[in-house]
Amino acid sequence: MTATEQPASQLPPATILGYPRIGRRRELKRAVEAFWAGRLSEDELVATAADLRAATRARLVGLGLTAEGGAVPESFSFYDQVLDATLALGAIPARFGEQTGSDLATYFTLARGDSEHQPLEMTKWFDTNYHYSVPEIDERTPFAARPDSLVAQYREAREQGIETRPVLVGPVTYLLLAKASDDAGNGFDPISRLDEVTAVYAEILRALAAAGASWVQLDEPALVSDSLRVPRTEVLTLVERAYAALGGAVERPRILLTAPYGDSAAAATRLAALPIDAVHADLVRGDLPAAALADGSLAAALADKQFVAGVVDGRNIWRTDLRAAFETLGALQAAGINVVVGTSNSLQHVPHDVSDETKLDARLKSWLAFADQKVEQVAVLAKGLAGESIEQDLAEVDRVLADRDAAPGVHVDEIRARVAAAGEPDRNRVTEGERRDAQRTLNIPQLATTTIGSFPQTPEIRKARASFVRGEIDTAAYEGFLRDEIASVIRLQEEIGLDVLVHGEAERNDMVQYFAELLDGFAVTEHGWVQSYGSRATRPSILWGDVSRPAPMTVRWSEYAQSLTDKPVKGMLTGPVTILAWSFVRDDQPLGDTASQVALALRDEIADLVDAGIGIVQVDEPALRELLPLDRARQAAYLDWSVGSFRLATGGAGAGVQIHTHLCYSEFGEIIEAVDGLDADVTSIEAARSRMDVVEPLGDHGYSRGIGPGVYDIHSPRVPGVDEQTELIRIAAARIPGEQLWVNPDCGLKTRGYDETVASLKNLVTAAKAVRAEA
Ligand code: MET
Ligand SMILES: [Zn+2]
Repeated sequence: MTATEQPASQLPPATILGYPRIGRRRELKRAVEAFWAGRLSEDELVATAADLRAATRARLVGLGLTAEGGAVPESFSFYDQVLDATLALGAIPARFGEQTGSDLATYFTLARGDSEHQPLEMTKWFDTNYHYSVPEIDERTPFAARPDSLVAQYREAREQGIETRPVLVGPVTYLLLAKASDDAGNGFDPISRLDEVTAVYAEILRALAAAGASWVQLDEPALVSDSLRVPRTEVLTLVERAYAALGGAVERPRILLTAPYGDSAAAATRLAALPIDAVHADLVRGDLPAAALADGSLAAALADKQFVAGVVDGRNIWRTDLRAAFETLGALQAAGINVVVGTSNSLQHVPHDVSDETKLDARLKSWLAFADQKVEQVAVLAKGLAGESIEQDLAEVDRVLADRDAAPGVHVDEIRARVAAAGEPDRNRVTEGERRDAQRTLNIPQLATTTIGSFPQTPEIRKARASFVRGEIDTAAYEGFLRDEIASVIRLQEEIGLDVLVHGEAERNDMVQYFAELLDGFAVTEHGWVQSYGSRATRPSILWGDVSRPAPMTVRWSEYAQSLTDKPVKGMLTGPVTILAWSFVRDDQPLGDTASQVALALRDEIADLVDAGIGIVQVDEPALRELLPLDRARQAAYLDWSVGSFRLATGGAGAGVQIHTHLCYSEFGEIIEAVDGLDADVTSIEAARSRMDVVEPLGDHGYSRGIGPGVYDIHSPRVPGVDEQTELIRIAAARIPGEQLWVNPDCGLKTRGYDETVASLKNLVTAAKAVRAEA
């Protein structure tokens, strides 16, 4: 059956779960930031957004999605999709009081706060580097359907001649990602309000149906996660309860339920039985249950439904192996399943269009697929399923993949031989006790004070870097500037009285990209921006080949900094897991193999730092927790390779070299074993906002290494006073012996200004001295 022969109510044969919202040239970022700065009126912002949405829809149709029947998702957001749901549910936390401005003004007040209100907290969305605004719910949070903007966007599309599919975070995921507000009673869990929230979703669906929408998409990634407050089996029960109610609603569009970001195999048969119209599964990260597929029971359960097969990877930028995907799809179709071709998840996590890249090596470029190319791939596969010949497309991808596999730099024998030869001894340093003894010569005091690495990235630093990149100043001038910057940061830290100094990281545009630009095997893009949160986007590097280090990367900066002071200066590196987490990584070999290559490059860097007289090296792994698989069954293997790669990077350091690591998040209890496994001599972590919550699990665990729970929250310009920091240090000192306890901020200072940084660090040093004196 081809697209035109499908009954009108069927979802067309190709779709995607969502598309980047930021615009090919980050138009939305520019408009939104101009609006915040008062340079653009609300009407102008609204008009820019409408233009962007119209361009997106037209483009998606141009790339092969059907204009009718809800194939095009309506997945725009001004800031964040979870915040959109908060507004659609009318769930404004009471602490924001009566909001009298426009809906858009309220929206941004929740997102960003104002002079009287802290913004909603932001946290990572599943295992991605995207951050959402955390809903705050209590017993009294009002819920009332506010479908206006969903309806308006649907209508706007219709006027354009395109029948889109409104997209909303589903009720179960919404409540499981929410936190109890400060007003909530003890033990309150937002999920306890599921039935009320579901009723409001039903009203939203009614409004969409009344506007004529034939489909709606409800995203329930909670179905794939073992990292939520409730076990996965219970998530499924909650989903069944909510969708029994939604499915039973009389006036509603057809419902597509999605389960992106992981494996929903265990839930598949029960999801298939829900009284809804289409179910999605992520077939890149997950599977379908083999037995139920083989014995026909899955197909039977899906009999009255469409199944959106997420075979095109929405998390990565490589061209899909179309032949393999086509085989998967064909098998599903042969099993009697009504298949729609889709993506594993929303394409919001990939950049817009490969053809915007003018500087990438042409051969590398031919291996890549950004969002637009992925839409084309989905459309081609759908044609194939409908019986058209796509052999040419399949052959073309075969050729590209073979070319990639054989290209110089993709497999480098020496690098592979070195990884293969790295054994357990290379991952093990001498015992903790021996190291402690050897490191006494560093003369580190009790409650030693230090920072996490970066100092403020001032407008002058950014300007100098931009001038250098544009070729307006030469290397000598730029490097002279950086040396002056380092000298002033060292002087400042001596004045403040910190014990272990840093060089300040002025030379780094970004803690991953800096290394990506200096290592072989990486490429950087011009326009490969991906939304990180709100108006912020990052441009991940592409790790395409075997990784090696052609030359030292940080040594001269650290060496210069150390030459200016008698105090120890920490060398500063980004760890293998974080380098992988914040890049687009090759998908043709296990992540662990790639991590080992990065680790060996870092290992050489550490050796060179030590040769240059650096006695302390910090290897940052802030993404260690982020990459932890959502699926518990896959966590052990992850921890094995991630911890192993850190140990391979640091395992060559002699006993007298003090290895630090830094992880910035506070839900630390769940991976404490892994942190212990890193075998770093000192670990700094974020703790100020949670008021040292982490200290207790550490105490219980009998943690014996150095630990620096942050006493200064660097996420806002507020200067924490001496008393406040003293209090936090005391809480830590009550559980952790003085020689183990370090005193430091939560994270790097690059986003802060100098005034607040100096004041805060002076208070930190005063506070540490005060608690030292109490001992
Ligand atoms: C996100 S963790 C940042 C660590 C880095 N060394 C810095 O200080 O900025
Ligand atoms: Zn950090």
